[in-house]
Amino acid sequence: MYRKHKKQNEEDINTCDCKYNANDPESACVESCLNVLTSTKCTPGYCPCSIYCKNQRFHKYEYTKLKLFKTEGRGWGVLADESIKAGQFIIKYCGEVISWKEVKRRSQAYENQGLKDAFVISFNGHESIDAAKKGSLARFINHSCQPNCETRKLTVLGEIRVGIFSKQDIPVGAELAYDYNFEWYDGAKVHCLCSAAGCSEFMGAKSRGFQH
Ligand SMILES: C[S@@+](CC[C@H](N)C(=O)[O-])C[C@H]1O[C@@H](n2cnc3c(N)ncnc32)[C@H](O)[C@@H]1O
Repeated sequence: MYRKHKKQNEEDINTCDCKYNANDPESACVESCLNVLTSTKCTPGYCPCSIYCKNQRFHKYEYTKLKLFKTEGRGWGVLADESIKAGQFIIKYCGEVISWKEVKRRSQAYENQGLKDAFVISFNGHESIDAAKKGSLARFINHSCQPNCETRKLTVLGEIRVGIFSKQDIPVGAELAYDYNFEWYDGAKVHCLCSAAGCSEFMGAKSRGFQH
């Protein structure tokens, strides 16, 4: 069972004080925006930059172009299908929001079903996102011990969400990867095949609840 979106109260909406400059349309809600600085997405209809706001890509599903490909030994993986700038929002990690209790129950059920891939990402002390059955392309992004991407928590319409962001400039055709450490439930059982220098051998070996 997963929960529905909470309805955001109007008084809880954080409005920035950016001003849209018609001579520089690319500057609407970028680095200096109060909401960007506090990892909060501007709420449609409440941003002073209205349709020009650059801080609403998350809930408008404006994702970076990506491509699925078959890796050797790591199942499916995801490639950049356009060049990506450092710090760019790439894609939302979508799935079912479930409690830790449910994570434990499902992990056992998935193991019994022989499902070895881990799709559960933890985003606060008591809830996680399970993308095993449904989700965006983000669910196919593999782990690397020397990643070019990272997960970031954001406040979107009053709720915590998880997005994948680039850590560096990424050229077209490069595989996207982030470090599963601290995020994945039960990942320590899987040998890492990321082939990065200094690879830690197991995925998520340091994560909460993991045991060697
Ligand atoms: C979120 S899924 C990623 C998509 C997955 N490759 C697929 O085909 O569905 C996570 C799973 O991918 C595999 N995987 C991801 N990164 C890996 C790595 N560095 N080494 C080995 N397997 C990896 C593991 O089976 C892991 O449980």
